[in-house]
Amino acid sequence: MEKISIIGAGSWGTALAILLSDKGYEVSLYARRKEQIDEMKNNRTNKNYLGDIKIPNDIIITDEIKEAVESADVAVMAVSSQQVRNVAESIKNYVKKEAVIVNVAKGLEKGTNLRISQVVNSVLSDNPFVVLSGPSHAEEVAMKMPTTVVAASNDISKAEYIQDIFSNEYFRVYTNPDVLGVELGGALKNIIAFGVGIIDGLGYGDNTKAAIMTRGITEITRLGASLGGQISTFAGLSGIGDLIVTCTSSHSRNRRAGILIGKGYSLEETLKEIHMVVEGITATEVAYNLAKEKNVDMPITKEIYRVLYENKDVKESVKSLMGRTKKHETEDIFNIDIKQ
Ligand SMILES: NC(=O)C1=CN([C@@H]2O[C@H](COP(=O)(O)OP(=O)(O)OC[C@H]3O[C@@H](n4cnc5c(N)ncnc54)[C@H](OP(=O)(O)O)[C@@H]3O)[C@@H](O)[C@H]2O)C=CC1
Ligand SMILES: O=C(CO)COP(=O)(O)O
Repeated sequence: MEKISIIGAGSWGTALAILLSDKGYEVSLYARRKEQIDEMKNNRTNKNYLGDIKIPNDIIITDEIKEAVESADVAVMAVSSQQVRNVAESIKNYVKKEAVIVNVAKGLEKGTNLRISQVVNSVLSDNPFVVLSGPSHAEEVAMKMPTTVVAASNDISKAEYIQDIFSNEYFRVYTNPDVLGVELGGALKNIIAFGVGIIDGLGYGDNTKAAIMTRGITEITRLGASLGGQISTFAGLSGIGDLIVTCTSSHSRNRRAGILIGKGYSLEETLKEIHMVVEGITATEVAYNLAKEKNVDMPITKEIYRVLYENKDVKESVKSLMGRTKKHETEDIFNIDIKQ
């Protein structure tokens, strides 16, 4: 049986550790703070991140990174996107070269505009890489609710290996060779969920939310395809699937953060209130830069960027979106098809 190391004991890392331990794998869960380690060891819960969910006694909880990864066959990166490089650096001297690195973070690296596979590859270039993404709130996976995700890798045999390891009766894993498409879908849907939250916070209704979601997946697909992703991937679990769950769920930190911004909270107040990672905020900045670089139109992302980074009033942003030049609904996607 494989040994699996989960680095990052937030909500997702903990939920995945429980799933894998239930399947009989030897799982070690790495957390960096002593206070959190003590709580997890003494109470077998991770209160701040996963409430009363019980952590099985078999899971090894540690703050020793060497101990956590040195014998691992699979190392799961379960930290925020901005921390993946740090984690990769910290395991570089201990992790086996053949260990499969599984990234579950959904974001893009600020400053470099890199996808997480590129970040990991720049540090751990010998290790096989798989991204695991899709509509999967930790709270529901921890309650064993039926969930579907996708494992993507340039080496499809590694995606299938991860599919076998993670699949169980309530967690169904598909495979996909389109790493870029899967990564971008997971990162960019957070921006749209944040936007839907703003709409909720402003008190607008279901029509407006449907508009943001539908035009949101259009602009995600437009950028993704221009960077080399497959259009079909954006119609799949890691694209529209994750967009639906994140835009409609009360679990979503991105949507909840948007609600607060829509209600007039400052960004600082919002982040304090959520106290967990809100990936859409950095993703907005990176997507804005990538869209500019690629000359791709992303009106919703652009308006959210203005709200977050240029203090634009949210109502003015809605006005700007509604007042754009009249268009044909499908012209963008067709343009991409023609260009390809
Ligand atoms: N929650 C979910 O439902 C899902 C989340 N994801 C993605 O997974 C990633 C992680 O999310 P999630 O678990 O929810 O985030 P949380 O905010 O719940 O937890 C993040 C965890 O990462 C830890 N961490 C941060 N930096 C480091 C580091 N350098 N070394 C070790 N641990 C570190 C934090 O530790 P500390 O407490 O010490 O700050 C915290 O425990 C995100 O990219 C998210 O988008 C994907 C699918 C589902
Ligand atoms: O990616 C997620 C569910 O698939 C989690 O979304 P949030 O980070 O918005 O909570």
